[in-house]
Amino acid sequence: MRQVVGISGANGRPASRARARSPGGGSTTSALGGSGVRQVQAGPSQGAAYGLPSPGQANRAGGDARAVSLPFAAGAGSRPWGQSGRGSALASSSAPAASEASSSRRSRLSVVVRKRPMNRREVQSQSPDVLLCRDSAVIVREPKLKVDLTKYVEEHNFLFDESFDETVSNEQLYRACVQPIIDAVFQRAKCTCFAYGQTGSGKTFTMMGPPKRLVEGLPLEERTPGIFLLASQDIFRLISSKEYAHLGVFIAFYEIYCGKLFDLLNNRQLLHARENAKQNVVIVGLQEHPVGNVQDLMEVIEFGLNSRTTGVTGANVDSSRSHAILQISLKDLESKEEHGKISFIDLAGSERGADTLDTDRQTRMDGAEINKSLLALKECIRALDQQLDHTPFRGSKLTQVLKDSLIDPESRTVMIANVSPCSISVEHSLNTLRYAYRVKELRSGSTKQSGGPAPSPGIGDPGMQYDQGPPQAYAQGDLADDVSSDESLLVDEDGVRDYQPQQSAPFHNSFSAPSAGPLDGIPASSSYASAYPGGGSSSPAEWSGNAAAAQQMGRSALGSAPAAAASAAGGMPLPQQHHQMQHMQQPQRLQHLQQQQHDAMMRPDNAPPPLGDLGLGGAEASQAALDELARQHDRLIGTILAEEEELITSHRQHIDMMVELIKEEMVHLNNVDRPGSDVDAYVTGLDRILGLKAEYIGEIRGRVDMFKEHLQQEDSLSRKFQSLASSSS
Ligand SMILES: Nc1ncnc2c1ncn2[C@@H]1O[C@H](COP(=O)(O)OP(=O)(O)OP(=O)(O)O)[C@@H](O)[C@H]1O
Repeated sequence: MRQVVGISGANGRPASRARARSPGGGSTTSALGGSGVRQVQAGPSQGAAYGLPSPGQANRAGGDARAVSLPFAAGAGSRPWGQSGRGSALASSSAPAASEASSSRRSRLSVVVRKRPMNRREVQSQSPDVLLCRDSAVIVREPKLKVDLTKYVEEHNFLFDESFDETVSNEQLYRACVQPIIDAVFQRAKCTCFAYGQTGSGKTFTMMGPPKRLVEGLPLEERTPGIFLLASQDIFRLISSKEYAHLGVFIAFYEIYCGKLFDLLNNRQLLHARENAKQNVVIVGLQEHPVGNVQDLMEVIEFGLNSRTTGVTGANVDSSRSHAILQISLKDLESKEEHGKISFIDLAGSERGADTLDTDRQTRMDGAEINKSLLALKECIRALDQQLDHTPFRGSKLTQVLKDSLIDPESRTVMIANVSPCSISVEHSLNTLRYAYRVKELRSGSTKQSGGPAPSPGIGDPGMQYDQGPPQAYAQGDLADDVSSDESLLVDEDGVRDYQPQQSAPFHNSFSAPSAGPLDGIPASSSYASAYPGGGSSSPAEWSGNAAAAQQMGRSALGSAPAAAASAAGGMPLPQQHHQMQHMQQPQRLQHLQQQQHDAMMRPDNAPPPLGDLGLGGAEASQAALDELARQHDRLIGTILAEEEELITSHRQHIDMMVELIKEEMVHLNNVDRPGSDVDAYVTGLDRILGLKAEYIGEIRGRVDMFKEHLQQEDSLSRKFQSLASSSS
């Protein structure tokens, strides 16, 4: 079994010394428990350390001073967690941001974006920085080429709860969006903080700070702390107070790779998640270690990270193919009862969905599993936030183990989407942003308007204005609700408004794949651009003539990211939905279809829609066929993963039972050798034992045959998909 990677970011990427020395954090006010209004001042520009100007500073009114709105925390006068007056709070910097923040407050979920600085390699390659973070807005300027090789820029605009540019330190990020959830943990909440993004986008830096080799030898105060350290400092600061003297800190660290759990603090022991009678998920065998101070805690984390790295070296896989979960629990020292808990999750690299096209089965299975888990995570967040009756926790190991944290009525979740700034990574960055946006948009209290409220002049560049084009964008997850509204289907599928730089020509509205991201997103060409006027519709000719683009748009689990769409296939459109589709532009029809497929994902019993019934032809038909194959593949991978686990368990049981039978045989043999032995008893006994052996072997043989058959099916399905994908491109 191949093992996984690490948060440790042992990726050998160059990092500037100047950055490493940057203390990363200007003056920050407040400690946990503070209240009222805070402002976080930007620290020394890390971007400058990379020899780059700081766009954040250049564009932001007031130079390097920046008001950071705290996604969860209440503004003055309101209570961040709805429970007590304790809690951190920052003021929103603008009215729309305030309204967005207030929608965040209603929600238990906060989604923020963090952009890392350009690295030396990117600077040397002279590839431009294409990403701009401004308060809650993220603007991506994607360089594109027309068929006639004319260059143009396609702009994608997203609104999140907050975005942090390359000038923002770990400490500022922490104070703004993670500290409040640490605070909540002390108020008995179970919280989760996800770091998500492409390999090399800064997840490890955010969680752990710069790589060890860069900070070794530096005095402590000059090291840039990561979120783990900052959180543990706050945890131990609070726990030393009288109020929490009865609590202790316990830490567990494990990872999920290909649907299996490994204990990073116990020699990579294989763990099993089981539901107990109360339907709580228990990770059987997971070791929790008591820690007494910050240093102990960091040492235990370091140990776990090394264990991950060892796994990597030994098995030659990289960290971005696993999810790593660091769990810090507060427990009553006497009763051992859990008081609160925070789980930090370093999610698998967002680009890994594309692994599902790999020729190696194990890699395909990793990719499919990652897709599945990220899709399930999104669905669970959606179901919980919208208080739906059913939350599909069993959709993946990731959601299964996070069940108790996500389901907790006081739970709070922060998702940090890490993105690389460089044009080289633009497609991956867009996928990350789309996934994060989808998570954000799914939550209750989100407006169905594109990308939330239109930004105030304070948010946009003075030289830019938001495009008034489409009257409304629709939130993908709300399609079913909105299906009767034609208007809602006319907008950019990012669910965000595009805005037009006044000076920039030609202007291209973007038409992006539907529910993108690693699951639903598109790895190679993430958005489908067309220079259509009016901002609302694309050119059908241009669209339908480009089978490759169409394929990219919808390629799913097998094919890559858009697993959501593809893997979700199943479920015919309702009659009125079908009717609605006739009036849509081609890409919208396809996206509409994909959305339906996506929505049907959690209804695996649904039969796939017969392609003919959908009235599809040409590119659409082959896309739908690809989607259907991908959906089948996803299911098959799920079956294979479950069967593999069952087979291994059965094999162990088989050996145990055989050992018991052999012992019995020995007893019979010993008895029959004695003078005056009962030969009838011997024969009867032997007959029974042989019968049982045959039965046990038959049972395990059946499992092995079935498993082999499914592996073969997976192989041929994958080949079929690849040949169909290449013939339609
Ligand atoms: N905000 C930042 N400021 C300065 N350097 C950064 C920042 N974010 C990332 N880096 C640097 O960029 C490089 C890549 O970051 P990092 O290793 O954290 O990425 P990652 O997403 O964790 O990658 P992987 O998934 O491969 O572990 C590292 O050298 C890191 O120190």
